[in-house]
Amino acid sequence: MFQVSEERPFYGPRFLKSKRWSPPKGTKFNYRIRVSLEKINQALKSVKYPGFSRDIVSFGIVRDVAFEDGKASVSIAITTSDANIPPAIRDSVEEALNALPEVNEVDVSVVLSGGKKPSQTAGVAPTEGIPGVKHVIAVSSGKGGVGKSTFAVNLACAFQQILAQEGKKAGIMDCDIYGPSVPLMLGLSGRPYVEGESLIPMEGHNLSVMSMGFLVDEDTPVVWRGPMVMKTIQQFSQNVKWGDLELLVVDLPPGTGDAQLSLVQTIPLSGAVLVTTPQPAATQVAKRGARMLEKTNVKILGVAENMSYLEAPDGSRQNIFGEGGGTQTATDLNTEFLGQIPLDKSIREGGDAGTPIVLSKPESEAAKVFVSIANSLLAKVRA
Ligand SMILES: Nc1ncnc2c1ncn2[C@@H]1O[C@H](COP(=O)(O)OP(=O)(O)OP(=O)(O)O)[C@@H](O)[C@H]1O
Repeated sequence: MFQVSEERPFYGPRFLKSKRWSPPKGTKFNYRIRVSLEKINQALKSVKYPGFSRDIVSFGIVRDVAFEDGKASVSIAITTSDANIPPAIRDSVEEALNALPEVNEVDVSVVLSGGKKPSQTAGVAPTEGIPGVKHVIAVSSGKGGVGKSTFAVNLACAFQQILAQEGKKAGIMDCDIYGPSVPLMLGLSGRPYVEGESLIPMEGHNLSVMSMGFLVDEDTPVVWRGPMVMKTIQQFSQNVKWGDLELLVVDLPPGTGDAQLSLVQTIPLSGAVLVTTPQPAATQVAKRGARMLEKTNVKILGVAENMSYLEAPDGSRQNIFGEGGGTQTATDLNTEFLGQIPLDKSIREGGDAGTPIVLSKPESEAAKVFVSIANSLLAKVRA
């Protein structure tokens, strides 16, 4: 949240005029300080986060601003593994503030969220993650309705199966606040326990689960939800007692906007998986989403193609949504093609019944693909 430092009482021009009081010699009028702070705030709003059209104030990285004796001090806290970003922001802020006539001196401090100065950690990924959580994999799609949540839930179940053999645990964080379907797909309802200031995740099929679906009523207007995205992600990563998790799957909302930006600002991701269907409309949007993630230095771990084909009883395959979009996307993004998930009635039924196909039909082709994708991803994040 944007904060201004106001250590002195506020005496505005009207107050000064209305009182028969003259300030002691040398007193600095604080209304000037306030006006200047507002100008500084405006100037900061003109500074864009490198690579984005969004400004650093609405991005939530400006922590403190002070103005005294012509000196503007700004403190910025960011999470990035790109060593070029802190100096780029510092330079832009200095330039914007030096352009203000009342500012004689500018002091900008940029701190990585881990508390380290950027110069000490140049090129090193941020270390302050979610307490107890080792690897975080985001599932992203770009286009809605491609089966991203179905993929995320089945992937999380596949991870849980694999990790249970090592005595470890997986979880899923549902940030798809526009259509939080993860609780339904895992057969969960109700509200999570609150312990002090923390939320205790729900348990479904041995997964630790937190979803906006547990917290908002279904009839919460969609227009209220947009501004909630960033706050939700911050709270889900900072205020949820996840316990010891080897791996957390994050189901992002469709699109390439606030949630992704907020996520990369809040927690270091091990990487992201892109889900697409084979048709060009989905692959185009998926690629746009990937480029945005890459700009923030999130590693694209691979591309998975959902609804790839429908198998007829005679074993022949029909490419209902076209062909080749997943492999093409992976090639274009120079990343691995992870696999094809068929169009299968049991996937939809498993989701609706609260038991994902990985658990309800482990022998099915789809379940095997999910387990194989989970194994490759686990190997990648552990490498
Ligand atoms: N491979 C599949 N075979 C059959 N049905 C599927 C498959 N993948 C997803 N579905 C079904 O398609 C519908 C949409 O899936 P899902 O909700 O996972 O999509 P989404 O991309 O997360 O959607 P949104 O972006 O709108 O949240 C669901 O009813 C789901 O059960």
